[in-house]
Amino acid sequence: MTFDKNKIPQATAKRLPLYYRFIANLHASGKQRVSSKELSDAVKVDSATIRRDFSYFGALGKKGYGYNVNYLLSFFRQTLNQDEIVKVCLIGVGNLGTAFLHYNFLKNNNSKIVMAFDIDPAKVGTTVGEVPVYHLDELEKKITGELEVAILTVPAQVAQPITDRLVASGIKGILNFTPARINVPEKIRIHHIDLAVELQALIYFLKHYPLE
Ligand SMILES: NC(=O)c1ccc[n+]([C@@H]2O[C@H](COP(=O)([O-])OP(=O)(O)OC[C@H]3O[C@@H](n4cnc5c(N)ncnc54)[C@H](O)[C@@H]3O)[C@@H](O)[C@H]2O)c1
Repeated sequence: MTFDKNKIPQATAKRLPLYYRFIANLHASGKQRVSSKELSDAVKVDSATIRRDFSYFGALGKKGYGYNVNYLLSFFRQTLNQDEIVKVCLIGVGNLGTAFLHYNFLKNNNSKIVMAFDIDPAKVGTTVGEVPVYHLDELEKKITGELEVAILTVPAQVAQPITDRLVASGIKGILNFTPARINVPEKIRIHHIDLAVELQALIYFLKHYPLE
């Protein structure tokens, strides 16, 4: 199973977890093969895109046969490091942060929030959804080499200084839910998830590109 990770386009790479979830369910239900049409209906990606995506990782479906579920599953496991749990920390145990701690990405996923930080005395020292909440003052002490990913759910105005501290502590990737546009050094990957922007985009598309 050889492929060049660098050759997979980012748009394809982003769809991998989606494919993985569906293939893992198929495997669990004992299915041996799947067609691009079935995949397409389940994950809502058109079958031409699926065929192109799969061609990047050498999974060439045969006409009338489809794709081998076992092959795909082991490919996705390996590529997404599903056998290794990635530890994540979360900063800001408010409305959004609390919801994430309860959810904790465990179902069909390879990541787990292992610690959280806040400054509210009512929250520090508690556990939320089994995750311990520490004071932000302890950030540098608690974040050790094996923690490389952080989720940011603090008020926008404190996002930048907290990010600077996360970067200085060795965090390599940040999922930013605050509306703040944060600056990070080039070697740090930051993904912004702005729900207000997503909602506006959806409404815009509904209005200007109706599906029927
Ligand atoms: N709630 C939502 O549905 C929602 C949706 C989209 C985006 N957001 C964004 O996510 C962020 C959090 O939203 P929320 O609704 O959970 O807010 P919230 O006020 O409920 O929670 C913020 C938490 O951050 C903590 N905090 C404040 N300053 C801190 C600091 N310096 N260090 C560590 N913790 C600190 C607070 O004590 C609180 O627990 C905001 O930036 C908000 O704009 C929220």
